[in-house]
Amino acid sequence: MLKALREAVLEANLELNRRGVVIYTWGNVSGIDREAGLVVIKPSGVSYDAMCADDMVVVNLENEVVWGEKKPSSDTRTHTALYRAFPRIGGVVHTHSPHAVGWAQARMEIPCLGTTQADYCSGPIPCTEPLTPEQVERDYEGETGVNILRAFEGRDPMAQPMVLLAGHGPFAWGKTPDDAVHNAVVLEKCAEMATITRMACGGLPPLEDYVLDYHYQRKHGANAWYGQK
Ligand SMILES: O=C(CO)[C@@H](O)[C@@H](O)COP(=O)(O)O
Repeated sequence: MLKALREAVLEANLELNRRGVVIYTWGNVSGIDREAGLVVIKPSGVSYDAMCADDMVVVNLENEVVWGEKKPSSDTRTHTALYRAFPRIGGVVHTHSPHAVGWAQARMEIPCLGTTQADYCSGPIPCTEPLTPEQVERDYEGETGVNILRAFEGRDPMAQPMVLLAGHGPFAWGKTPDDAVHNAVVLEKCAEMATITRMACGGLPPLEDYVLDYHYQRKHGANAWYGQK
């Protein structure tokens, strides 16, 4: 079932490892077949170097396993919450990349300090509110998705395709699993650059709005021209 998507999701998971944003069994990538309403996700607790396409797990948007021998990622319910809420995304990634985790543990959004972030985000990289004891008691994985969606009320998820889970780590998404991995790697780089900026000047001087807008629009706007467009 969904062999091509399972192979694409496997490759995207292996790319996380190749890019150094996960180690051991940390992190996970999924992809969705919108027509079938099915999500392919990494199996839980399986080392990347032991993973194959037949290990991928297929779930529906109600988190029921419909294909696969293994248990799906422990973050499955967060992935499916994002697919249900953000209809234009085709891939979701979660990592424990160190600089992004550092900002998530600080419970701080990453302001847009430079053009590198502006090329990918139309503003800051948001951080969610911490989970409450009631939320953890009620449904940890489900409520994690609730807090991400709360952080995106009034925001365009395609214009800021990444978020920090307070006290935990980053999630990123995109049009495909590969696109989501790209955004997760960029998020880690932006977190690293913001950390260096803060060390260099002791502050977080925001990029000028007009420069931010120029950079974001030239890649993502209605008249985008960046690259070979
Ligand atoms: O942080 C978490 C769990 O929330 C994950 O990144 C990590 O433990 C990987 O879990 P899975 O192997 O995908 O179940």
